[in-house]
Amino acid sequence: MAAIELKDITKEYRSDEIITSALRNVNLKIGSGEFAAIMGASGSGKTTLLNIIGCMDIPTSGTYLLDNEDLGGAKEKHLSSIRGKKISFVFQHFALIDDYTVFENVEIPLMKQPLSKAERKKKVLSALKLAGISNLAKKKPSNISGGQKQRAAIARAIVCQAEIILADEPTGALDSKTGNEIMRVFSELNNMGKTIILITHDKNVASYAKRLITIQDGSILSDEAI
Ligand SMILES: Nc1ncnc2c1ncn2[C@@H]1O[C@H](COP(=O)(O)OP(=O)(O)OP(=O)(O)O)[C@@H](O)[C@H]1O
Repeated sequence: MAAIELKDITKEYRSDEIITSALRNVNLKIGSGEFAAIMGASGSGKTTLLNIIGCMDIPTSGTYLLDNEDLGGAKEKHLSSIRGKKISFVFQHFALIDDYTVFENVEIPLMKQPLSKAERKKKVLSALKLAGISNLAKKKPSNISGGQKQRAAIARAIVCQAEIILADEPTGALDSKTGNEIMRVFSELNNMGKTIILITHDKNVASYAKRLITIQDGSILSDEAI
């Protein structure tokens, strides 16, 4: 089943008199449990595509079906609940709150849910374990390494049991050894059944995926199993 289906999606940004076509007639299906990398030159439309898939942005035209639900015209409240439940994000610069401990950062997505403190704790500890940072729960982000920060961001992304994880340049701020460690975490999550879609400029990073989608000038240039 295609968890994600984009039909003839276009995205235009308008500012003053200038219209930028960020995506042009994109057709794409990504099934449940896939691991896809998106590559393409700067400005080719990768982030726009990921943001539309992640319900962070809406297309100018075309149809987006998520688990067969047409999201055209969906209200922000509904899109926001999808972001909490079905889809979560990992960002290049981690987006952790410095004043919170790692535990508290990972707990954030659970605060919207009707869970007891004990239930939240159980879920956070399980996510930290999966991300390989059980020992860092009490640390603040300023006292851990970049790779550990990204593991904390991954723990935060999986704590709600979202099935789809989207990552925009998740290794972009890391050295290559640490980047490889992070990619192994994504591979493990994919082996557990998570759908992973990530943007990268790095062919080595993309090689962890099982499908490579290349974008050029807002269109899909190639889409192949790797
Ligand atoms: N909010 C915006 N307003 C106007 N134009 C935008 C906006 N966001 C993106 N664009 C334009 O849309 C096009 C696609 O941008 P996008 O960020 O999706 O590309 P990208 O492939 O992710 O680039 P990079 O690799 O540099 O992050 C670019 O021409 C960009 O300048």
